[in-house]
Amino acid sequence: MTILTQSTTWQALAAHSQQIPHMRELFAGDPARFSNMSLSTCGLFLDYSKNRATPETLNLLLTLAQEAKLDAKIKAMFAGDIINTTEKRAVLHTALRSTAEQTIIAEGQDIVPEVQQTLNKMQQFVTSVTSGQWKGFTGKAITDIVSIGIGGSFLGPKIVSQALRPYWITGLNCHFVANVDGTSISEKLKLLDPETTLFIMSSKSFGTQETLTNTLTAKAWFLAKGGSQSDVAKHFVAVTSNVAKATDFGIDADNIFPMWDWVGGRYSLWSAIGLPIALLIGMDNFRSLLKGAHQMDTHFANAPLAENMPVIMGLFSLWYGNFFNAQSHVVLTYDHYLRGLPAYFQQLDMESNGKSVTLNGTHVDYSTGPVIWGGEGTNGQHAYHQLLHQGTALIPADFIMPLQSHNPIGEHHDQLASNCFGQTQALMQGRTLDEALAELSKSSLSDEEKLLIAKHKVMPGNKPSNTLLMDKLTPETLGALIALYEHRTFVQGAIWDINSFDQWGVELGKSLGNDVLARIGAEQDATALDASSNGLINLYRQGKI
Ligand SMILES: O=P(O)(O)OC[C@H]1O[C@](O)(CO)[C@@H](O)[C@@H]1O
Repeated sequence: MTILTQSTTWQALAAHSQQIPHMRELFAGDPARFSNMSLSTCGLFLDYSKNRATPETLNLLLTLAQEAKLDAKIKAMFAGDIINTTEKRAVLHTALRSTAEQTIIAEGQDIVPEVQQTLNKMQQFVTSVTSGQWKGFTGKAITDIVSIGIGGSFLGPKIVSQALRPYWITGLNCHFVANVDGTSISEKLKLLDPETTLFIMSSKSFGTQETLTNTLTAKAWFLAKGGSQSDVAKHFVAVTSNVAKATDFGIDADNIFPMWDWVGGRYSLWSAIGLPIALLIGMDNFRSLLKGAHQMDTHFANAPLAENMPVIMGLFSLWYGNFFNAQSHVVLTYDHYLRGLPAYFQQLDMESNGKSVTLNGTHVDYSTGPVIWGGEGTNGQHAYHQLLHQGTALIPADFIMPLQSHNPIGEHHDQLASNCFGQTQALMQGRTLDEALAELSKSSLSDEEKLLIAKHKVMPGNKPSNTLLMDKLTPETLGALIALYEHRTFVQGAIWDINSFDQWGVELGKSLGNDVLARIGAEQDATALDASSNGLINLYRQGKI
């Protein structure tokens, strides 16, 4: 057994998990439950009262956090300690949204001036492109941006741009290419004019196959459509920590925006990786996004654990995963602009906490990161919510909704809100057999049939959910919301004693993919692998089955 599962607090939580009354009873017994179990900070309001929890639950979970030295671990992250131990790196995405007055040391150097310089470089670039001062090779202004990157160098910019659609003030269009599937870039290029298109190649390592291949394809297209080698500088910029590789590739040194080892890919939208966002919403709005995230950082670093929003959310997620065998967690956004957030949180959490050894290499004997999934309300209500309500798996849910819509038409938003709140209510209270029978009392069915149908209508309820509200979706509230989930992920990783900041699993996939590519191209023996891999490669080489 690990130290964590041996601890008396862990054992107490396990025993306590069996003794919690149904949430219906908890609400009936405490009229102040909503005010006692809600929290407001950084423009966000969290209602966590619809959780399987009593005051004792929270006390025990907070004790677990204290025993895991969560406080000290939070301080270590903000201080730039090497907490990504397997890659020997500090974890300082929080420095990207710090104020210019702060001093943050990484590897002996204050990194704030460099962060500010990069923001200023972004500002100049955004002004130059959006004002039309930046010209393409035929003297025309840029109209379209194509962001090429994958993973953390893609999803953040894409989802945040989508979420902040009401703030697109610059008149530019932006397209995202991530997948190495040639269809993806081909379909984009069909829409574009090389004279007015600017490519942003985003790759921290500048070594990611998909991004390199897509950029080469874009460059070949540009050259084939009339651009010359010397025009490339007017149409290609890069964001990377590998300046040497980018210049070797042909990107003009002036057009390279820096990245740093102390920023993980999935935490990088706040850096120059966020350039596509800034080009769409303008630099003032981009700075507001950073400001919202900084406010959440300040809250996370300073609020007592019991009043700390990321801590509360992280503890409840752990509660269900470790003590109720919940294998997944659903994120339901009741706002069309936020429809991409579940995918973003999926990448954030699953790449961070999909680990099975502790920092010292011991195999864990408890579940770590759950499967994160979700979608947009109300669409999911007519599909997978059925399983949330009556399936056999326990799936804790986060409901996220702005109180005010950017598109307040008629009764739409009232209906959206009533669906959101109605779902959390239904999950919590369920429907008893007596209630189902009462609903059927006036039907013409026989008593036997009524009983049978009623059994199918029973919903156990007691299904946990958090509800997160904000006044309106703005760059600032979105920044706070994303930072909230970053820190929630951190909280769980800290208690599980895992490294939330490496990703060796995906690295293996990358290197084996390269190896297979060499075998497909017959540069290496294609019969040396396992029978299945050999067979698949051979079929691929034949081009038919
Ligand atoms: O920015 P890069 O170096 O191209 O990497 C892209 C992505 O690949 C990963 O390393 C894993 O696939 C992510 O963590 C990262 O965001």
